[in-house]
Amino acid sequence: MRSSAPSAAASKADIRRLSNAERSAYFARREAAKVLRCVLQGDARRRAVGSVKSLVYSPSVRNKRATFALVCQTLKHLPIIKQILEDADIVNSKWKRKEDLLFIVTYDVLFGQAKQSIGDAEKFLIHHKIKLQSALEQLLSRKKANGIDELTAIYQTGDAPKPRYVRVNTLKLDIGYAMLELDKLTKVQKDGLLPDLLILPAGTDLHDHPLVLNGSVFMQGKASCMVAAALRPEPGWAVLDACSAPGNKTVHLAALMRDEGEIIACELNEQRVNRLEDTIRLSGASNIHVVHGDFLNLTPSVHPYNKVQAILLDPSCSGSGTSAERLDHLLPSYTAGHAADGTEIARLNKLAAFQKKALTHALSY
Ligand SMILES: C[S@@+](CC[C@H](N)C(=O)[O-])C[C@H]1O[C@@H](n2cnc3c(N)ncnc32)[C@H](O)[C@@H]1O
Repeated sequence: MRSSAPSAAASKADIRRLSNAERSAYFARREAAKVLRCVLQGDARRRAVGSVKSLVYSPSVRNKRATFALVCQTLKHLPIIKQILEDADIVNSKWKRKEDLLFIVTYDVLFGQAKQSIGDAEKFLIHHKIKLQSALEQLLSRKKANGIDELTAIYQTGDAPKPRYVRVNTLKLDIGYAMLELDKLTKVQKDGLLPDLLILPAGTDLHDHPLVLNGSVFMQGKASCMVAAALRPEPGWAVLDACSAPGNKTVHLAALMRDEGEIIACELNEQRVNRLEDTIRLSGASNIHVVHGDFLNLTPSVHPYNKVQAILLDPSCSGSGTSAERLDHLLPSYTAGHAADGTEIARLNKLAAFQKKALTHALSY
């Protein structure tokens, strides 16, 4: 039997009565629900709009830290949350349409901090808290789990967390100085292979750090940094970055070239051209010329392409190698059978065909 619960959206007056912390938690839950909807829809269609991180760190999300934590924790507990909601039998068709908010608030009511009864989802779930807790108790006993961590582990297929890599933008900052600054926050080590790469403990959150915000350091993984380093461009070279947005490797090239010579950064997707231009501005590089177009249509014999000495080709890929960084292991589709899915195979074949074309074109220079 489903029982009804009081249901009213929070009025402005209700929200004004909240303390600052409560208000910020209320809005973080709504921002997290929007991100979760995007992530789950993309995952269901196998067409991600962006990773959890890129969605949370978009300019429209105000309370990034709380939103990120809520999305990650909700995804981590999602199979459990779904099971509890089903067992408690409280979700009617109205709430099915707002499932994302329901998932976030259920996480916060059961395992987090949601105590206030402002907001329709909060009111609804706090009203049913006893039923939810009882469904959780029964689930723990059914799965023979000694607590929520054990239950999560039973449901999870996670990867071990990777350290946080940070590339020092040597156009703006000296490596030693970057180490001193970051050392104030946490333990910092130099990477053994790449001199401009620093290693910080897994989970270090640097998104709001001044060095990141002013482009002195870039949060860039080691594999990504290896590419420009392997090319070893010299100052003064003409280099073509064939598929360049969001531009992390482009600006790494610029740093290795000490902002001398020329980098042509080609990008097909208009929105991503904007991101590329933002990255370039942030890096302070002045030797990058952006071309909005299809790399496959650039003619090697025509100026300025006829003077290109090296090409960095990083075409669109499956993203499977960065799944842990993108937090894909938290998504429902991240299962062992994932690769066998028909849509996935078609997507991979299409990507492979493009990569072959792009490589053949690059080799024609
Ligand atoms: C893997 S991403 C590049 C990441 C980038 N190198 C970096 O490190 O920040 C591939 C990019 O290639 C772009 N792209 C795909 N097809 C393209 C084409 N035919 N010509 C130019 N760019 C293309 C995509 O829009 C995407 O932005």
